[in-house]
Amino acid sequence: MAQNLRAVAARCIYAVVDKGRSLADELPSQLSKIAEKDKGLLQELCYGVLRHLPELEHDVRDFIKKPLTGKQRVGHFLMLVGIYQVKYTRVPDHAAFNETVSACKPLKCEHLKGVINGVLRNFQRQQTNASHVTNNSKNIADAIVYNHPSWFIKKIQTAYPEQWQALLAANMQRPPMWLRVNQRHHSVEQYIALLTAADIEHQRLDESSGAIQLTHAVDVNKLPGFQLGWVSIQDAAAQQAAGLLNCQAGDNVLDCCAAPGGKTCHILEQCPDIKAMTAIDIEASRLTRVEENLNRLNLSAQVIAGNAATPQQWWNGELFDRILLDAPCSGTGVIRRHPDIKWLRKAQDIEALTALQQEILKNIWSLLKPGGTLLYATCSVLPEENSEQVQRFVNETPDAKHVAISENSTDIGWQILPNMAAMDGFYYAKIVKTTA
Ligand SMILES: C[S@@+](CC[C@H](N)C(=O)[O-])C[C@H]1O[C@@H](n2cnc3c(N)ncnc32)[C@H](O)[C@@H]1O
Repeated sequence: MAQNLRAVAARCIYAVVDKGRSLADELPSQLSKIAEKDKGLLQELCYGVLRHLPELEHDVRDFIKKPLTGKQRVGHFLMLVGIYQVKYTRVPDHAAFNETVSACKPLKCEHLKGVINGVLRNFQRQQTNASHVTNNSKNIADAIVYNHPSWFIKKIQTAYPEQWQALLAANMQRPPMWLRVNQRHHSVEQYIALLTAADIEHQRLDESSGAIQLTHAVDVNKLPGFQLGWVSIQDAAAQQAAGLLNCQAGDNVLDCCAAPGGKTCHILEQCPDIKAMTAIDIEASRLTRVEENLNRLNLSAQVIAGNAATPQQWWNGELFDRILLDAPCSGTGVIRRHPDIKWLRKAQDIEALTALQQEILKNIWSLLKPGGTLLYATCSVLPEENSEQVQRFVNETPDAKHVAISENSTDIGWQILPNMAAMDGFYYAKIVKTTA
């Protein structure tokens, strides 16, 4: 029997915020329990509440005497689901209230029905206005207004004194769906003709790229030739990697943090004549996705479960001409796509991540041929994971030379900010190994 979707949404949000689980792990199994017609609304409620969490928490606070704690926390998230519907969806208020309150039964919190109903109705009567926000300390007020954790707002203010508000606003947007045309099958122009014939509205990133933005997201099975490997889903920022790595015929290539294989496959699509591709990831379970993507696209690579920081455990001793290091990172460039990152990531994680990136860079460097190129990439907007990381590595490594990505740039690497040309936030830097 189909489940109450508000109850499922409250459970998913509880799992993310209180239990530290990612929405990508929680939501797919829940979607299968929901009637087809309700799936869109379930996703909207989960993503929407996580995008607006501090603001919704603030809305509730004024109308509840005692915060719901312990076993009642799932009821707290149900209230947020209720308020989100009133503020941001077209669900009529009476339906939002009835359905939200009736979700108490499957959540086994029927004793909270009165409280939840009261909070929703009070909220509807006196929608919170901005003046309440100013009653809070500056940090809390900023968190409520910008819907991000205070530690992250401070970091972004320091790193981008001119652009911090625009960056936070970009993180609140819904990301577009981007396609990557497999140019082994069709030119971009040919695939665009197929999209037009299928009535799928789209626009191209620019003439030099295979990235196509869809005006509205569609089910992948509606895309011409998706199962045949003619096209993949990949943000346009992630699609920059293959071009920047610029593999040549005969190259031995390593992708050392490869899962789920988006960039591995793009490199193979673009450079059919490379000698070999080795795709490593520390999480064996995620390598299944690499294999699936390779199979769908009819490509091949040597796929190995291994730690990029300890290559002696898996490396066969043959040097690489090109290395892609798409490093484990804070993911702060893809918050618009994964709003749960705002609540899963903690300030103290950044130091551990930069230490891990440093260790991988240092240990993987010896696998690169003199004259070879390492492309360092993250989906982060934090300078400590990006330009500062690369600068430090180049300073400490005598045979490492940073090469600017565009000719006239003096920047260390290329920082793409979220929503720049509708792309995700990303960072790339090219480091070349000098010959003696
Ligand atoms: C940003 S994702 C890579 C995305 C991938 N390059 C793509 O385009 O589809 C980072 C990956 O690094 C992997 N990872 C984290 N620590 C690692 C390590 N020490 N060695 C190898 N892989 C690692 C994670 O499991 C994750 O799959």
